[in-house]
Amino acid sequence: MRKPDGKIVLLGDMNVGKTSLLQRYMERRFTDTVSTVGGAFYLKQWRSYNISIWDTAASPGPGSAQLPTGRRRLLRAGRSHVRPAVPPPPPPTPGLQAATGREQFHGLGSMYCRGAAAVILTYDVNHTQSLLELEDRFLGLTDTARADCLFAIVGNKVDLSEDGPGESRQEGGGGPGPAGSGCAAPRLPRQVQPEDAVALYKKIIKYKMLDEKDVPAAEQMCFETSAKTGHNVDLLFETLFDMVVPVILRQRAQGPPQTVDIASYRPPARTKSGCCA
Ligand SMILES: Nc1nc2c(ncn2[C@@H]2O[C@H](COP(=O)(O)OP(=O)(O)OP(=O)(O)O)[C@@H](O)[C@H]2O)c(=O)[nH]1
Ligand SMILES: [Mg+2]
Repeated sequence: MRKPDGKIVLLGDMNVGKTSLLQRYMERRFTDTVSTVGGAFYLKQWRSYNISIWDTAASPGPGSAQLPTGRRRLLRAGRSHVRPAVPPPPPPTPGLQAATGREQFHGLGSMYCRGAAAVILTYDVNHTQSLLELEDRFLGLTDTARADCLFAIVGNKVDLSEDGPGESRQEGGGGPGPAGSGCAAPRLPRQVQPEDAVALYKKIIKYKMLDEKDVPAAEQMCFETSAKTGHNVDLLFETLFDMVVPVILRQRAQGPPQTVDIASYRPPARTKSGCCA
């Protein structure tokens, strides 16, 4: 299998719809999901480039969205609903194995972000805490991403908001599963406004010590989506793919990363005198 040319990682609190967004885009459907365990990725060919898109698990934070009982039960049973496109990432280091579940997630989260060209920070527009968690718990995980990593802030589940867009046939409807069951969920007063996402984007630029004029404008990088209806899902992923291509080209121009690939590392042969050959 060809090595991916670039990596995009989805991060965000439990239940915000990371898996559903990815499934909507890659499989063109919305079905019931169970909470992700570990992580898995899809490979997307975009023009002549292979882009891996990583779905990650979020351990429940102090203010995490309440999980429906069924999802919690499945989580305890340790099932993962996303079939990994390729084997899962390397196991955590022994140090991480000894860590608590939450610490382990943080280790894994930053491992998934290593070398990422873009990170999709996902929240639920009907749940303020999920936006706050992005800054408090998830932003730090992106320290291992590329220095020129792009950030998209994505407010999902707009179909549940009172002021959200309606379902349109053009966007694919719900397909099989809960969205196609015909009974619309009651609409909720939205808790997060688009300006809140823009404010977070600006904070991220500061946190990364970047200059606003060197990065895409907030309005370009903040999206409101519905994995259920498909609203803005293609726009989100395809805008990012187009933006990631120049990052891939820059990466190629810089040459291979200056890190040791432990799997293929061979110690240098020694001469009789004990010096390296
Ligand atoms: N109405 C509505 N429900 C959604 C949407 N996206 C996801 N859901 C539902 O929200 C729940 C959580 O979705 P997931 O995609 O599993 O969320 P996740 O962020 O991957 O959750 P974890 O894997 O636990 O971190 C599921 O019941 C989905 O059917 C959406 O856009 N609209
Ligand atoms: Mg998931």
